[in-house]
Amino acid sequence: MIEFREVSKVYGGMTAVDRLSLSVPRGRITVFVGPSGCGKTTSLRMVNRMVEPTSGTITVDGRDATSQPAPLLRRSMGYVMQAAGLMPHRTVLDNIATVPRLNGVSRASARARARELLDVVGLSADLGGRYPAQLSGGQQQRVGVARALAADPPVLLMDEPFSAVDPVVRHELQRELLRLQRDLGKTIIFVTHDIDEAVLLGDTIAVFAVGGRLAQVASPEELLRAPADDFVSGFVGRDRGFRHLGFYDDAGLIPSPVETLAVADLPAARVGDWAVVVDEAGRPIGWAGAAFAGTLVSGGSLHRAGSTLRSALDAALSSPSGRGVVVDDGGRLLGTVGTGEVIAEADRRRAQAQRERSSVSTAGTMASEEG
Ligand SMILES: Nc1ncnc2c1ncn2[C@@H]1O[C@H](COP(=O)(O)OP(=O)(O)OP(=O)(O)O)[C@@H](O)[C@H]1O
Repeated sequence: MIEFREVSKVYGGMTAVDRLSLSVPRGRITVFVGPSGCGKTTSLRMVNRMVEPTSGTITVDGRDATSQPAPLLRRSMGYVMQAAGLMPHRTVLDNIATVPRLNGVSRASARARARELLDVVGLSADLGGRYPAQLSGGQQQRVGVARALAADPPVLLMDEPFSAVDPVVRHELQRELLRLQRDLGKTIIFVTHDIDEAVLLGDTIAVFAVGGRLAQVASPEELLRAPADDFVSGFVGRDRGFRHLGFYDDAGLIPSPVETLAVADLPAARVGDWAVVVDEAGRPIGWAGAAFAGTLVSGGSLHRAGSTLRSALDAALSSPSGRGVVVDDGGRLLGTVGTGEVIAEADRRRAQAQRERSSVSTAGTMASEEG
């Protein structure tokens, strides 16, 4: 959908973006990630010509971005920035309606569409008449997203849109964006300096290095498994091996039965080693241990069956008994898993993935030899 070809931007002798060549696929989220000052924002802004490249070309849907007037190009793409960038003297509805109004849509229909969009981004209709300063940071960001979606553009450019809100709201906004994207299928370029955000949101991740150099383009899974160089492996972080477990589901992990204890029986109970204390619905609420007669020992994180090996390992490591508690979708106890079983399953899956990759590359070699 968007193609950078040998694109550079030089400011007075300083290279902000260095011969960037990159394809941004249609209908997917491509994340630009990297440390501060490495040219992510500049690269993003060259797409809608808020910044003009010094050299190279950018095509959008096959058309050279310079072939149409910059203001028109800009209006054809949604743009969301840090701290939302809302106009303070306009109401929420009028902020959202801005681009449709510029495109000639009547005030009444632009506002009607704006009202629908409030709902799409999870805001209640009565916020429409407020001014940006009367909203929380998270609400302002949602309005920013609604405004970018108002003209239904195929492309969304998002520049650190969630970096000004606290971590809890940020996580909510990230989840919301993924939910929206499942319905909308926009072509999104998302800039962040947070590798966890990149891994969560990106279908493809482009890692930028200092000097505006593109260091690697890969899927999140590949980036954590096989960073291209020392810079990338340093940037993706030391616990990348652990985070990589987030890409394996727990299909091969069988929870073992565990002794249980009803919460009412806890005071008088004699527990052999460890037992899971459950409520009337069979949901775990903690542990009873031989060394902690009559008291409820708080449990670790719970592993929901069907989620990832990362969550299973975390449940086992954070459990006072060393056994991770596995629950079903309703939060009811299914059994437990130990760290050893999770690691063994991770090893098995890694070996399997390696075999699959090597058979794909062998098939590729054979095909090219035959060809
Ligand atoms: N208008 C400008 N004039 C001069 N230099 C600029 C201009 N805009 C950006 N730069 C420089 O270009 C380099 C890349 O900036 P850019 O904003 O693209 O980086 P970034 O990766 O988005 O950083 P951050 O994560 O801090 O936003 C920086 O060294 C910056 O100082």
